[in-house]
Amino acid sequence: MEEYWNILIFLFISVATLIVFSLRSRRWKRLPMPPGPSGYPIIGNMMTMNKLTHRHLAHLAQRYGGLFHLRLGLLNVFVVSTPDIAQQVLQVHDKSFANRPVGKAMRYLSYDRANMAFANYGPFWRQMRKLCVMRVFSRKRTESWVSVRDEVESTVRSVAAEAGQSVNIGELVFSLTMNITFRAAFGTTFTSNQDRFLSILQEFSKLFGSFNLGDFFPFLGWLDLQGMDDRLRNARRDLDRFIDVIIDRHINNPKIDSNSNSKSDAYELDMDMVDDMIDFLGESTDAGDGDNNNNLPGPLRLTKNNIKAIIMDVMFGGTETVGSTIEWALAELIKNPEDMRRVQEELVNVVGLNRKVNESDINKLLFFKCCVKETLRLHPPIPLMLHESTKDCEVSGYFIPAKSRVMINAWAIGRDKPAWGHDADTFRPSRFMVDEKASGLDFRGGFFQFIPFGSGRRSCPGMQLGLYGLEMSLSQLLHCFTWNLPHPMKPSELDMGDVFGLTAPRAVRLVAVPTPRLNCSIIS
Ligand code: HEM
Repeated sequence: MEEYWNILIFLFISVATLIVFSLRSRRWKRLPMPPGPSGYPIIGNMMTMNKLTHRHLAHLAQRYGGLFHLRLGLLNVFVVSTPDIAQQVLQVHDKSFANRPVGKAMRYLSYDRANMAFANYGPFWRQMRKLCVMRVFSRKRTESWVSVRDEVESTVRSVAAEAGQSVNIGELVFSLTMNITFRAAFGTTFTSNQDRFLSILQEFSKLFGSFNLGDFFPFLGWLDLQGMDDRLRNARRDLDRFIDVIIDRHINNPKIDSNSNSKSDAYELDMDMVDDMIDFLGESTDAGDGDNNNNLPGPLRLTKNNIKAIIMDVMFGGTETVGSTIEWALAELIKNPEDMRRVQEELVNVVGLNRKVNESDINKLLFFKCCVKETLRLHPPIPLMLHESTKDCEVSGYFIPAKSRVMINAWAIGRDKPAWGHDADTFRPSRFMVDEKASGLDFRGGFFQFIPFGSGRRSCPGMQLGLYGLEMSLSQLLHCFTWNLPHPMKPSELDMGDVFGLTAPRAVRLVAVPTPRLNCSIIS
C-alpha cells in the first residue's frame, strides 16, 4: 500500500514539473541560463543539496564561473561568486533582487514575514527598516551601547579570574554577545530567563535549517512528510509565552518620568528595544507583509507579532555574527604571532599599560582596525546572502527568472584572487594599509570585493551596533591579556575549519590560556 502511494506521488510530481517547465521554457528561449552542474530530471541538483556550503559553491564557481545555475526541484538557484557580478545584482539591478526567499519554517516562525529580515521589499519593509535604523538599532539609543560596555567589562573580569587556565573562547564570546543583545532588547530586568530563551533560539535555528519538500515543490506544500508542523507550532508557542510576558510588562510599566509625563533623559538612558517599539503599537494592518499586504496607507503601526519578529531579527542577526568574528580574529592572531605582536604593541602605544581601552581609543588603533577587516574578509559571518528576484531580469547576458533564489557568496568574493592577489587565502591585515587595491576599502558596501555587511537595500542595518560590540570586545581582550595555546599545541596546529549554518563559526572551538598584561587592576 505504501509503495502504491509513493509511485502515485512520484507520478504526480513528474507531470506537474513537466507542465510548469514547458510553460516557462517559452520565455527562457530569449536568453541563455547561466551554466551549472547538470542535474537529474525533476529533482535537478537536489541530490547534492547537503553539499551546498559556501566552500563547495566557491569550488563550483571555479568551474562554472562567477554566475552559475542550479535547479533544486522547481526552484531556480543562481550563485554569485565574483565582485563584478555581485555589483550587477546588488547595485545595477538592486531593486530586482531586493526580496528574500522564505521557506515554510521561516515564514511561520517570523509570523508570516512580520519582521524586517524576511519582509518583501516594499512600503512595509521600508518603514520597518526606517524604524530600526533611526531608533531601534540607532547610535542615539544609549542602552545598547551601555550594555556593550558593561558586558565587556564583566567578561574581562571573568577571564581575569581564570588567568593561567584554558578558557573556551567560543563559549565565552557567545555568552558575551548573547548577553549584549538580550539586554539591549529586553533591558536588565529579565536576564534570569536567558537559558529558556536560548533553548527557544536553538529550536528556531534547527527549524530554519531543516529540509522541507514543499519549499522545492510548492504544490506539495500541504503535505507534512517530515512532521514539521507540530514542531513549528510548538516553537512559536514557546516564543509567544516567553516574549508576550515581557511585552506586557513593558506596556504596563512605561518608562515615563511621572513628574513631566514625558521621557526624561534619565529614562531615555534606560530604554530598551521593546520600549522603543511599543511606542508604535496600535491597531494595524496585521503583522506580516505576507506577499500582498504591502500597501501601508499611513504611518507604521506595529502589532505584538511585529515586535516579537524584530526581536528575533536582532537575536539572530546580532549574536552569532559578532561572537564568531571575535573568535575568528583571536584564532587568526594566535596563529599569526607577528600580527599579534604588532596589534598588542599598537595597543601599548595608543592606550598604555596603565588603563583599559576606551571608546575614544578605537579610531586611533589603525592596525587593529585592519585586523578586524581582514577577519571579516576571510570569515564573513554570513557567508551566503540570500536574495530573491522580484521579476524576470538579465544579468551579464544571462536570464534570471522572477522568484529565483540568488545566493551571493561573500566568502568566495572575499577570497577572489583577481581582486585580492595570489595570497587571497592568507591572513595579512597589513594589506588594508599598504596594498593599493585594499587600503581605501570600508564596510559600507561600495566596494564589491569586500561585502561582509552586504551592500545596497538589504545590507545590514545593525552594522554600527555590530562593529561597536566587536571592536570594544576584541580590543579589550587583546589589550588586557596575552593569549597562548594550551601546552603543547603550536599555532601552526590550530584547526581553521568552519561549519556551515545560518553563520559559519569555527568547527572546533578556540581554547586559549590568558595571562593579564596591564599594570593596573583589571577588576575595577
Ligand atoms: C559583525 C556583525 C554583523 C555582520 C557581519 C552582519 C552582516 C549582515 C549581512 C551580510 C546581512 C545580509 C545582507 C544582504 O542580504 O544583502 C545582514 C542583514 C541583517 N542584519 Fe546584520 N550583521 C551583523 C550584525 C548585526 C546586528 C548587531 C544586528 C541587529 C542589531 C543585525 C541585524 C540585521 C538585520 C535585521 C538584517 C536584515 C536586513 C534586511 O533584510 O533588510 N546585524 N547582516
